[in-house]
Amino acid sequence: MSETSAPFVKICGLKTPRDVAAAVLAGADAVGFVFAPGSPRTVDAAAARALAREVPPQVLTVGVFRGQPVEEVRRFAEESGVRGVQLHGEEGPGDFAALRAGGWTLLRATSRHARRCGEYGEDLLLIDAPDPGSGKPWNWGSAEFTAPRGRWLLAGGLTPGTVREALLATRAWGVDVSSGVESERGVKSPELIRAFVEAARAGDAVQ
Ligand SMILES: O=C(O)c1ccccc1NCC(=O)[C@H](O)[C@H](O)COP(=O)(O)O
Repeated sequence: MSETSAPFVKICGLKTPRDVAAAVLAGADAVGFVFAPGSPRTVDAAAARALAREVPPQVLTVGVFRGQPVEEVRRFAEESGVRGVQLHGEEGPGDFAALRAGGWTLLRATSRHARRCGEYGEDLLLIDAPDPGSGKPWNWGSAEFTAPRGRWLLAGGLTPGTVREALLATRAWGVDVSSGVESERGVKSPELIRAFVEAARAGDAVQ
């Protein structure tokens, strides 16, 4: 994982070798493969395994889950060989503790208020829109939003045009995007991926 002061950037919902090449070339810190069923981005473990082989070791590969039993999460993560697990459900600290033994970097995604990263035993906290992967932004700019402490990623409707402003406004440690780097729903655009990473890093550190 990046230890630089530049914002951490995760590109989510990759499905093809072309998507992976674009994210790696753009300088992403992490890439996500969606294992949650019912998404236009869902891949199976074998497909993710083939894609993950194309990812250099400095880039974190993450399996994305929503409301799936811990045993299923473990099986997908083991079969695909991803190094990170991102949970979008109602999992509690016990679930994170159960997955800890697998050695994965654990990401907790929530749209609720969170005080700090690590409360549930996660390594990274993701503050997202209530409908993850929908591309709908939420009100991160409002006075009611209090940023958590520690390593947290902002997600939800970010685009190359909004990511820098969002980073400056929230002081997030990093960002995560899916819809905002697609030419149509479920289809990644190498140009938008490059533009997003460039915009996030323009001027580098925000903290
Ligand atoms: O991408 C999906 O369809 C998805 C389905 C179920 C759980 C999570 C999902 N995606 C997670 C992400 O892509 C990101 O973590 C984040 O929500 C950004 O989404 P977007 O608003 O599309 O940029």
